[in-house]
Amino acid sequence: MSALLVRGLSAGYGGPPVLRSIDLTVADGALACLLGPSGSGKSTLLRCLAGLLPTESGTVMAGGRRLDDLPPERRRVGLVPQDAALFTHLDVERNVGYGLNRLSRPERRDRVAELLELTGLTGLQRRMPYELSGGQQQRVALARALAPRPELLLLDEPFSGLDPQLRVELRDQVRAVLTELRTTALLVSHDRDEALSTADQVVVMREGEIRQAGTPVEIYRYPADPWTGRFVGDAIILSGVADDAHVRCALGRLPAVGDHGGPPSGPVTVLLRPEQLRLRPATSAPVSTRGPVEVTVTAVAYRGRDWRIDALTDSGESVLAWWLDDPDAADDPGGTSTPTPVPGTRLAVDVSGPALIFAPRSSS
Ligand SMILES: Nc1ncnc2c1ncn2[C@@H]1O[C@H](COP(=O)(O)OP(=O)(O)OP(=O)(O)O)[C@@H](O)[C@H]1O
Repeated sequence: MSALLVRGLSAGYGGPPVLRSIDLTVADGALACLLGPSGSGKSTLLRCLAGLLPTESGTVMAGGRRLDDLPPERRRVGLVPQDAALFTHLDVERNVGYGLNRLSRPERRDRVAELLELTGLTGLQRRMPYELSGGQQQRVALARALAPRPELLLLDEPFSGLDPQLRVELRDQVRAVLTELRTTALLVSHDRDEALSTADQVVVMREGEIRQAGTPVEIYRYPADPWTGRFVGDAIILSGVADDAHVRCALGRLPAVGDHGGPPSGPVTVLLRPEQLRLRPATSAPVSTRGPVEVTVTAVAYRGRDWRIDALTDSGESVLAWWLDDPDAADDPGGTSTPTPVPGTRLAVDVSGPALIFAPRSSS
């Protein structure tokens, strides 16, 4: 059974619809991540699902029940907002137990204790919100939203105000809690790495529409169009000419995979990921009799584990690659190690794996 089924949902704020005919299916117990630029309609979609904004058309089903004609309190949808929004006059225990007034007092106490343990908050029940760190406040908000056993949990950028390390820790904790409870959840994020590493399903939104939904691997490896490809990861976009399952472009003749079935022939847009490019000094022995394609480095940026190398092909197109950091190269300038490239260096490029090609009509 699908836990969340949205069909033809349109909604807005009185003007032209902000969401246009949204179709979305999230499997029972799965975590889907809504990823999209600012203003693409992610929060608006959450508001519709929570019942805080009426839908103009379409249906929403969760756990086999139709939600769109129910008031928010009868939907069994939990919401964790960006700023936790705890009740400032209630302590942790009362915040978490807020939606449990149908339970007897002992039942409520047990349920709150269970949630506090699950979210790592045991011992903090008497603290007031102002006595908690940002991460603890978010965990209280999560516990409060989960306490009434929602059919669907909505998380609206709950980690955005936290420092990077805490963000990763809390994200992993939330993921573990959701897996343990088998709660279907929709998480809004701006962060593509967070979406790819956390979600079972990534849903890419743009201008009120869903551009693509799929597993993180599908979305990254086979984006529906060049725009989505660039949005979910670093990408090299080139022009090319496709023929016979190959494409000829500024990086040579490459095996190609087309969008939607068979590869197109003729002029195409080519998408490669930077990790498909292997760079080496241009003076190395050529790999083919015609010699390798060469590029000229335009900028380098240190990223810790590697260097980001921006370069231009001889036809003037931009490419991007990673150069693994070699500490010996820094300690031993002029030695046997390959020095890290600097702007102006000529490098030879080998490409591994297929290029993705898109017909010119594909959204850029
Ligand atoms: N209360 C409102 N009244 C009128 N228009 C609104 C309202 N809230 C949002 N909008 C508009 O709806 C569109 C989608 O906004 P929404 O907040 O859903 O985007 P988002 O993808 O969540 O953005 P962000 O990532 O910046 O939070 C935007 O054009 C925004 O200006």
